[in-house]
Amino acid sequence: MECGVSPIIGFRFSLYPMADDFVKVIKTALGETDTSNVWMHTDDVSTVIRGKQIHVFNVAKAIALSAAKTGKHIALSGTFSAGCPGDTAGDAYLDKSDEVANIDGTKQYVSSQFALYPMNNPSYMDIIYREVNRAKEEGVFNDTMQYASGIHGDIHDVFAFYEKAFSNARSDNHKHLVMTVSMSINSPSHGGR
Ligand SMILES: Cc1ncc(C[n+]2csc(CCO)c2C)c(N)n1
Repeated sequence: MECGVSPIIGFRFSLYPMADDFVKVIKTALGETDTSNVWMHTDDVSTVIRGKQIHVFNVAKAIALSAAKTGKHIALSGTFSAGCPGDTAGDAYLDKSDEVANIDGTKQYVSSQFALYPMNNPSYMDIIYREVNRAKEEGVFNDTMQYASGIHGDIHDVFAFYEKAFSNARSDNHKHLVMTVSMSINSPSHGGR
């Protein structure tokens, strides 16, 4: 398939639970989340989920929340990609309805950093500034830094921001987008939040 034709998006990520029972935390988070709306594959380094944007973000958040609910300090690092499917294995999942499968609304503080890479888009800096300004308006902006921007708050607000940023930074002319996120949850550095 040609780059940019499929509406499929993907998220490749790794969970790093700072706990002796990290295998259990990872396996439980991946196992107890309803992943029926996405194509998923786990290997020794990471997991990839692919499908409609609404489901990819829903599943990503649910896996993070599941791991977070152990109370252990969790790091999550991953890359959202769109516009270059590469293979067609996930395309069957594009027929799914827009009803999300995971609806746990448990509150959970998350501190994170993200970077947007609107591929082949000459206005990429405008797009990045627009999303960073939106983070400030929405109250999830945490910090300015080299190579990324800090986003924090309740996990539901943080993921809602990321999903919107991912939509806003793409257009019909520039479908190929990469967004990296790195999250820290239940860290002692968060000062009890
Ligand atoms: C989301 C996610 N997927 C895969 C791995 C890689 N990994 C590390 S330990 C482990 C369990 C034992 O096989 C796995 C699959 C990860 N860290 N996070």
